[in-house]
Amino acid sequence: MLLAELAEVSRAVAATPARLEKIARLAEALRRLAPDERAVGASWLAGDLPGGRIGIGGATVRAALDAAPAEGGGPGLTVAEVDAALGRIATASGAGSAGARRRELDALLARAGAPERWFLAALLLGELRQGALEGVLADAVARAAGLPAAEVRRAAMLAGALPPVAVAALSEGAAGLARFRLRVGEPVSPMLAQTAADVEEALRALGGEAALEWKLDGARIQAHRDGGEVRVFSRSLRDVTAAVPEVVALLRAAPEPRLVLDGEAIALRADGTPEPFQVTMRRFGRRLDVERLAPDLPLTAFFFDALVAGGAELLASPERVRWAALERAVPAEQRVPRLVTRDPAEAGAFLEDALARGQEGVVAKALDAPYEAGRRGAAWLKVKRAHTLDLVVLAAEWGSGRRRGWLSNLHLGARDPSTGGFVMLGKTFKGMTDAMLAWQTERLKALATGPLDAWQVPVRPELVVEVAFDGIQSSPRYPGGLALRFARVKRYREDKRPEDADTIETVRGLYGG
Ligand SMILES: Nc1ncnc2c1ncn2[C@@H]1O[C@H](COP(=O)(O)OP(=O)(O)OP(=O)(O)O)[C@@H](O)[C@H]1O
Repeated sequence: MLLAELAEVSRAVAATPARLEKIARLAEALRRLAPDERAVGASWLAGDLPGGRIGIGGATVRAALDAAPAEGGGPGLTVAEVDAALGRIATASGAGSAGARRRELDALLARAGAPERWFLAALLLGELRQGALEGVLADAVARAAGLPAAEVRRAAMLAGALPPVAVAALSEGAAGLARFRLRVGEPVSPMLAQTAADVEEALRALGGEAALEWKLDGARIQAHRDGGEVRVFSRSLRDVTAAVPEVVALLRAAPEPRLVLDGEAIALRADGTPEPFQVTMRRFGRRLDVERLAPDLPLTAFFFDALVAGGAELLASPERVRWAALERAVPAEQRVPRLVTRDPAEAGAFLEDALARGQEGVVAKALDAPYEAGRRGAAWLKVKRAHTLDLVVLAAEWGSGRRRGWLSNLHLGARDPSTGGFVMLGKTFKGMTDAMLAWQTERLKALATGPLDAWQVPVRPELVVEVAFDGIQSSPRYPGGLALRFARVKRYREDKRPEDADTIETVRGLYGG
């Protein structure tokens, strides 16, 4: 296939907002790729370079574009030829390799017409990549291969990428896809969570009704049972079977012979409240320690998902179906406490109760979503106790896109009584309403101590803002060595002066405590 054709498809897909048209265009392109071009073609259509970075920076790409002769062209570049050239660029090494890369790129651009140049540059600069494209492309692979889209998505999740799945689906059809199976005994990357500011926001984002579960601050476990064989894996897919004999015993005692369950193992105190994370983690240290500690520091397993149960692989099934399978697989005391609700007040009470019992917060889950292995998907939203601090605005950055013309990203500082100054702890552009943006832009412009046409405007430290955040982490980027995690504005405290703002000592106390 010619690169020009692929470039045209990519351009057309970016230009149309219509999902079905995108799918049709992409499917057609996938069908037209030669067998040996399928893997690389699918990658490029997704905006990715197979193998990742190829050792050419943005500045070099731009310089090469500027230097390229006005009209390239000639015999059309094929996808396979370009793939080979990019391969040579990626593997150039040793003395003079930068020059060799640049010459290779120049030669490519000299042969490329305008649309091909645009495509190559966008590909090399990472500008073709966009999240939404992945889903569209999976549907296009399904269309091109004549297979169910859900099967293609499931296979891509297990493969960790779409291109190998595209190759298998297009070359071998259903049999090719069937190779991407969850195998009991082999771990898959766990699904992760995004953050929501509070339960109300989480319910709204998940479409009203959702499952809320305790967020236990323990260790993630993925437990596999195949008959008498049990293996347990950590979040990073390490085999931790030897560290968790209790979990192994539970799985062996379960009525079903084939299971893959996802959950959390945690050390509990006699009163049922959790030990701190660090204490639980002692059980995952060296083997001798585990044997010594196990009797006095038992682990309790709380499962929250079933990836294989009831004789079926459930990754593509909705969360409510997986939970129902989990209910059949293990007794209630081995499942994480859970509430399905659409009522924010009920959800709030569930969060408060979890916090009161010493849990970290809750995870809200979309009932209809599949298990997105290895993804920090939007179907799981964690909500933790929000701390707040009253901080002083030290500077602000101009917004872009919808926020163009507004001072948006605030630099936040805590008071430092020892110097009379302020210590920056982070930035945030989150949590602001349009009214707040308009108001703060006017106020900050009046307080500016530097030019307003710079992207970042320093201001007199006078405005006090109440900021919510999830935690404090050490950070070499900020002068106090500390930074706020997931900071967002709650409201301006016009009733407070900068002298009333929270101090860096308070922040250090929160960090230590
Ligand atoms: N009910 C639950 N459902 C899902 N994950 C849970 C649950 N309870 C505890 N967890 C833990 O919370 C984690 C989900 O949060 P996330 O994916 O953001 O992990 P993280 O990056 O380690 O974040 P954090 O530091 O907030 O735990 C899971 O990896 C799991 O270990």
